[in-house]
Amino acid sequence: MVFLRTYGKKLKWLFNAPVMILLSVAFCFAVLKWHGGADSAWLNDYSNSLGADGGFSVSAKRIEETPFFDEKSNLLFEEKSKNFKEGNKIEPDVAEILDKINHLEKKIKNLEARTVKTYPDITGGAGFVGSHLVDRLLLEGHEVMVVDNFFTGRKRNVEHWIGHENFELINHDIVNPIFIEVDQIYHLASPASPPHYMYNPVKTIKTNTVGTINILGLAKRVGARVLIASTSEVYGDPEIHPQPESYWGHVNPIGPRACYDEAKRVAETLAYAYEKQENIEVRVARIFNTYGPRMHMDDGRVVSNFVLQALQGKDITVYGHGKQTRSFQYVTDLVDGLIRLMNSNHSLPVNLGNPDEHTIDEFAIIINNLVNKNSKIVHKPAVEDDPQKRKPDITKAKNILGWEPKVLLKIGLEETIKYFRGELQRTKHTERNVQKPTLHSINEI
Ligand SMILES: O=c1ccn([C@@H]2O[C@H](COP(=O)(O)OP(=O)(O)O[C@H]3OC[C@@H](O)[C@H](O)[C@H]3O)[C@@H](O)[C@H]2O)c(=O)[nH]1
Repeated sequence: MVFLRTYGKKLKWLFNAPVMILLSVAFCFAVLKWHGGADSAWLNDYSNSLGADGGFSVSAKRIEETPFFDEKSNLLFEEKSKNFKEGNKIEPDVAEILDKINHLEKKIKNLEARTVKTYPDITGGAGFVGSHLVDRLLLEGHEVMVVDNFFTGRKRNVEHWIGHENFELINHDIVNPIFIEVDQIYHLASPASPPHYMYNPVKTIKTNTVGTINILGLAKRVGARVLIASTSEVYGDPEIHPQPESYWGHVNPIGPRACYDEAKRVAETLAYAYEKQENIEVRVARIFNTYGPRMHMDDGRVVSNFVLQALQGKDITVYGHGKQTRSFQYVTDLVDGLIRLMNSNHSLPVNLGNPDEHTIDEFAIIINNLVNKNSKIVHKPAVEDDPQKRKPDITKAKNILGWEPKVLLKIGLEETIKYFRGELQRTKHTERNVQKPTLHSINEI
């Protein structure tokens, strides 16, 4: 108290406003300086604890120290390059660098040449065309998923892949939705032979309409690209010859073939509706008559019928006058076209077929001669609405896909004859195998 009374008045100046402000600022400055020091120390400890590359300052220091940035090394390198460019003797370490560059360049070329791995689904992959597509894609290193209900497809067509790590086989009817993860869908599921698709027309329509909606829905969910296997039958009994993709067709909507022709036309329509509305990437292949190994013994199409009849010395049955024409492509050519189309940027329909056109009469003679059995060629009543002429215009496939068929009819037929000869041997003593389980199954649906 005595102290306050004695010095109180003298110390009063300490509490006026400007002095208080000055003192506060000085105090804050001192506190901040003390904290800053502590933080830097902590940061330094942290960078050191991370190791050499942990803090930017540490990395930057290392870069500066590296010989690559060293002025002396740079000069040495420049001198060596100059010597090399001027054709002087190459130093051993420069030769080593050049070797490494060469090696890397080769590696880059190999990588560029390698196909990008895809995860395709093939509906109908156990069928005639589907199974050949499976072979090609698996051999190219893709991871293939086959979805098939085995109505016309057979496990035997793909059994050589069972157990392979890149192959999966699912027994499923696409009339019901399916939930799988794929990035490309080759939608081939449908009976294709006229006797097969006419056997249960409602099922044929369902597969190509409801089934196609399910596949396009799957594509929408997983963002996959879809290739629709359409057909030359969308042109019906054509009035234009050969048939370009721009031709709208001549189809009887209530005839016996309509279940297939019209259903495939709807499948195309669906594809473009999904493309427009849902941004799905679609490809449409209009497939012309195709033949080759793995056609079903009971397929009923002209190639398998004629070959089997000729091999067994039976009459070769030509339906109608035999002047109707077809153009036949070998299955491996088709598979090549399908893969090219899938991986192209073209979303409009493309014809895939061989323009090598023959009358059915000529065709019977060719097969009879190749089999070397002198079967009799007989004419049977014509089938209703049988298209009279068919030959693809493949200008578009040539220009856009760089594709055209390579396998000559004679070579392809020889392979097919060899296959059916083997099948006849295999089924000779097994009556069970020559029954028609496929058609019974179709009828039960
Ligand atoms: O034993 C037979 C079988 C068929 N034929 C005739 O051979 C011609 C071809 O008949 P196919 O049954 O092989 O095939 P189609 O051309 O009628 O239909 C085919 O068209 C293209 C594809 O989309 C399909 O695979 C299929 O529908 C037809 O004129 C047919 O009447 C015979 O003369 N004898």
